Amino acid sequence: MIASRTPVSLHSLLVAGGHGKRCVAGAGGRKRGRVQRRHLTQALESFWRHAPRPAPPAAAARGEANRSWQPPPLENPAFEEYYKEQRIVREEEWDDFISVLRKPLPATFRINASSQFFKDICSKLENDFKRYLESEVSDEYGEDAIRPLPWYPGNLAWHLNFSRKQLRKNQALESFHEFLKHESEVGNITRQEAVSMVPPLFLNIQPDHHVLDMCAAPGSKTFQLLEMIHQSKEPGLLPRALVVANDVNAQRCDLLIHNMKRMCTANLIVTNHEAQNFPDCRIANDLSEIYKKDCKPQRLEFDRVLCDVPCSGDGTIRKGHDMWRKWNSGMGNGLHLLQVDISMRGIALLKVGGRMVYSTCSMNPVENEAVIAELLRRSGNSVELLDVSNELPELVHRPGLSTWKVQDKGSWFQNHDDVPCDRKNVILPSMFPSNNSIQEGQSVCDDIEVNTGSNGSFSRNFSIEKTNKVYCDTDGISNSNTTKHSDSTPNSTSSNFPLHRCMRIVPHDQDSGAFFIAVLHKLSPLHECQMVEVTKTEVLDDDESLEEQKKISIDAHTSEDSNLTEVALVTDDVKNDQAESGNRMNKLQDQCKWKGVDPVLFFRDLTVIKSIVSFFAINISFPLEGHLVTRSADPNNARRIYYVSKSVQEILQLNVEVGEQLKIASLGLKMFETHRSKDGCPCAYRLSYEGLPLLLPYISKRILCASPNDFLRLLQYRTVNFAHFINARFGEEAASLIPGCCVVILREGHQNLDLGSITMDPTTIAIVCWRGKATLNAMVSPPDRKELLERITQRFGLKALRVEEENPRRQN
Ligand SMILES: C[S@@+](CC[C@H](N)C(=O)[O-])C[C@H]1O[C@@H](n2cnc3c(N)ncnc32)[C@H](O)[C@@H]1O
Repeated sequence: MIASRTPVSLHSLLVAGGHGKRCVAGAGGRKRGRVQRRHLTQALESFWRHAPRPAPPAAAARGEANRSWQPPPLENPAFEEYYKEQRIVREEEWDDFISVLRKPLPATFRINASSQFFKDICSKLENDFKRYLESEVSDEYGEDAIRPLPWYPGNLAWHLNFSRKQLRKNQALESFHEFLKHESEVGNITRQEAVSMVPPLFLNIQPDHHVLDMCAAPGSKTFQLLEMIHQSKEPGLLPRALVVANDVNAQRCDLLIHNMKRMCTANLIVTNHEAQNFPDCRIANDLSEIYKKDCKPQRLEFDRVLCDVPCSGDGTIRKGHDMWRKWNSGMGNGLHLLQVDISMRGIALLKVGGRMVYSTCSMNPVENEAVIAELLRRSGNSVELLDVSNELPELVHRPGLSTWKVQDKGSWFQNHDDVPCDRKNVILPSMFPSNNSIQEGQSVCDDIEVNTGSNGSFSRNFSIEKTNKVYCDTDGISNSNTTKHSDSTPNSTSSNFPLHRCMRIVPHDQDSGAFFIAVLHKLSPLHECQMVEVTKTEVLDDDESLEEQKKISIDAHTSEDSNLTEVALVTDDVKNDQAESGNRMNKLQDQCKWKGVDPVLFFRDLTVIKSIVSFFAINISFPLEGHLVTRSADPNNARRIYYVSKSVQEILQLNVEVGEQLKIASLGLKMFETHRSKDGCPCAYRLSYEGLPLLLPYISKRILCASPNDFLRLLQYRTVNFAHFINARFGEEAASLIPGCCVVILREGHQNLDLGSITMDPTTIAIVCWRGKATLNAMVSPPDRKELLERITQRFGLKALRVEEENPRRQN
């Protein structure tokens, strides 16, 4: 990923804070800008401020042992009163509900099915750890101490009978804990709360979908979305799909970027906007016909939108003491309007026929059902609330509430009329089940008639439910797993919308956190007056230069030689035209209008591209031109060159045309880096390990095929003299290359093949190396090296020698 600022490294974040944690992939040695250092410091402060502490500082200062400190009690009378009054669960369930909230949350994680080592990780879990834990800790944690979550497809998500804290503290779990930490660091697994894994599953992502994750940081769901779009692809092929991950908070964007580096993807753009003001990027009318003809997007709109909004977060109360202490009902009230605005913007950006998932980790109906009801009210018959309960049949959930109350400063209100005048601007009509300011089933636009009995799907369902009177059961609580019918007609304190189709996950049903999910389907475009106005312009450049940019943009597009489509290698005839067009595009881009953000520049130096293509013999079927970007101030001297998918490329071009409305924090897969060497290499760039899996199937020069033992040797010593390889022929082949970057591969059952006959398959393991004067050097980061050593020794049944045990001559 290419970031506008050097992305956050958790390593530096931790080291800067003096906590001495280990290094993280890709962290090494880069200088950080002032802004980023500030972000890191703030992120670090915030991390430690919110992390549970061993003892209060005063006690620690007095030198008292932790033992003398008692954690604060897990109780909050206001919390209990609130949720009892809301009848969040039945009266007879209350004790179960509250006692589970006081228990630590079981740890859970997900396996990345798009990872190269997916099968190895599954086998390690099933064959090693599951058995080991069954025999070692079953007394403490039960027979099935680790097991797949039954509702997650493909057994990819796992539940542990112990919490993260127990995992850290229990000696018997140490090796398992190390495994989880390491595999998570290299991106093979993601440690994520079980309920937080649910929303992406309801998006029903397809390989060609454009997906918007509106409030994405720190990115556990973004990672899941990326896994979904990459899962079914062969090595070397990119999906048509694209994920735009957005977050308003720049520090959290940095964390998101850091976390996404674990996923090799060229199909992600990270943006930094207020989600409620996320830009439209609509192409001007006079250009739209040309765009349509070229099948290019004319507006930034999405097939799927994930709206995992900021919320009070009381569904995560099992994670620590802090939420018990700080919870109050004002937290949810204060977020309601922002949640409505963000989700309305999400609907506006959704294509007709598309799906949006709204979710929170809060139990509060003001942040949940009230938001969905308001969204349905405002969007009239353009949107329907889907019943998706049959899509994950094993997930235990309850229907949404149809009735709730609003609390303000200790007083309860059933409708907005009762709210004192001086609080009416804080406690809004939309927070109530029945918003009297707008009749339900009627749009906010007076000129739109929503006939609830007419032919639209929403209307049809709605009218059926009216006839059947499906609202809530007689004691006013929404039904649990099965929907009960009642003869009671809705009153002014219950909603007429089919809110039972929303899904509530409560902790005592399946030993999890709490979550709320609603799935919406867009049936028709919103009327203009239904759209949330993008009121604020976050941009920050003068209008004149914007106008100028637009003008150049239009010129560039209409000009005959502005062919911006990609070609793999260009002939000399078209080269000049393209260079000219590229210059214009770069001119358009060369000063980003977003303050403090580097522009995204297409890398179009054909001399460099040609030299890379010929050095590695990159096949013409792998398009480079138009897919390479950089953020270096001088694109002709770029240190790193990143690769973007066709879908990302199209959005970048659209963004340039519309005057860079998107504030892009990061994008692309690092593919080439400059390498200063005195070895006389004719190519100024070397391959990057991150981009290698994508490019490898298209390279036909500078590949060496190693035996498992030589591959292991190279990884262990990193620098190996040609004469010291076990297979002398391999050493000779390495020596016969001219100095410079090369690739060493290892494949099951295909050792020692001639160079000419190399074909790639999914079992191929490859690393980037440098052929020096007399040695071959492996260019792999420490975590990736550790990962490869483990996978190779496991796959090939080899024993990795500890360097100090073997006591070799220095290998160079
Ligand atoms: C619940 S968290 C998102 C968690 C994330 N989806 C995940 O799975 O890792 C909410 C995020 O919304 C961001 N946020 C808050 N207000 C926002 C706004 N107006 N626009 C966009 N993001 C916002 C916060 O910075 C926070 O990162």
